[in-house]
Amino acid sequence: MAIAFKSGVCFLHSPKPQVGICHSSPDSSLSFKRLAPIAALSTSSPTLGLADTFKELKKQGKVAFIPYITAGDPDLSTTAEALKVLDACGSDIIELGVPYSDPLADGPVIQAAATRSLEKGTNLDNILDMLDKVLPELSCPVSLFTYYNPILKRGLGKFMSSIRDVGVQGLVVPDVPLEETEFLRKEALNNNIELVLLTTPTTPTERMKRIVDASEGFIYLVSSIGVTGARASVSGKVQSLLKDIKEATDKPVAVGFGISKPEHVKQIAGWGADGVIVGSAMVRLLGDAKSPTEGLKELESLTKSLKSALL
Ligand SMILES: O=P(O)(O)OC[C@@H](O)[C@@H](O)c1c[nH]c2ccccc12
Repeated sequence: MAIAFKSGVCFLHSPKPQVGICHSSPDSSLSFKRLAPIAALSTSSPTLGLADTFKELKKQGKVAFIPYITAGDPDLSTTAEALKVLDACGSDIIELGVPYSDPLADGPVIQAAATRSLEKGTNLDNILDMLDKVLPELSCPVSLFTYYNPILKRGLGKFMSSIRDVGVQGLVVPDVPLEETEFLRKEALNNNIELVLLTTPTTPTERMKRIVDASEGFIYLVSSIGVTGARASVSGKVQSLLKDIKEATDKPVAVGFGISKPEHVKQIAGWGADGVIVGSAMVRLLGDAKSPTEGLKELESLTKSLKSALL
């Protein structure tokens, strides 16, 4: 494992830090950061893609930690810092949400974050401007998360090329019907974007198999019916849903919805998930904090506690 030093910050050329402290705040540089794996440096993007990230982790017998945050809440400069904190604290993939006025699949926490962000003037253009600056500093891939309407408004091809140009690797669109993913999937493949599809506890088996076949990067297994939001416990149904999906594919499966505690993370990893996605619990910290610095510190400690449940 080569060690390179740059401006006093220790970089580890390894897919994941062996042991690291992820102190960070807007007014100080990261005390620990990892660079992308050497293998990834040969690709057009400085980081591995989604599927390759899962492959690396599988080789190490590890489960991916995947946080979600809403871009622009409380503001875009804090989002930029949050991405660095999440990366430095060992996130394996980051889901970044584009705020939308009618987030039908979201619970109150993410809905409120989207409203605050839109009121601050956040839009796809200033999100991409921010990502253009920040993504080269990250060692984990970022997957954009948006509802279908903003994509249609911009045009599928233009949308895909503009997110690819800034280094986004993946895309999750929760409200695109499977029947319409064909066009989206084609444009995504043309732009080397991995389009992640979602399956739910109520998805019929045949439909689940079609979703699984069409999904790139990983499969998003929604753990429970209803909207996003931290739950007291994880549904035991996830275990059998994971088993069914894994009988249908060897693609990685990440579980999201309701996960907010280390015991949730451990349980899902123990059931054989390849990744765990945590959103509302993260978004709440940034939205409720008295200041961006406080929010980032809270984000750091929650990320470390959830990530350590996977080690
Ligand atoms: O917030 P939760 O319960 O931790 O769920 C993950 C989630 O936030 C993220 O993946 C997500 C945000 N908005 C969504 C809409 C649909 C499906 C998933 C999502």
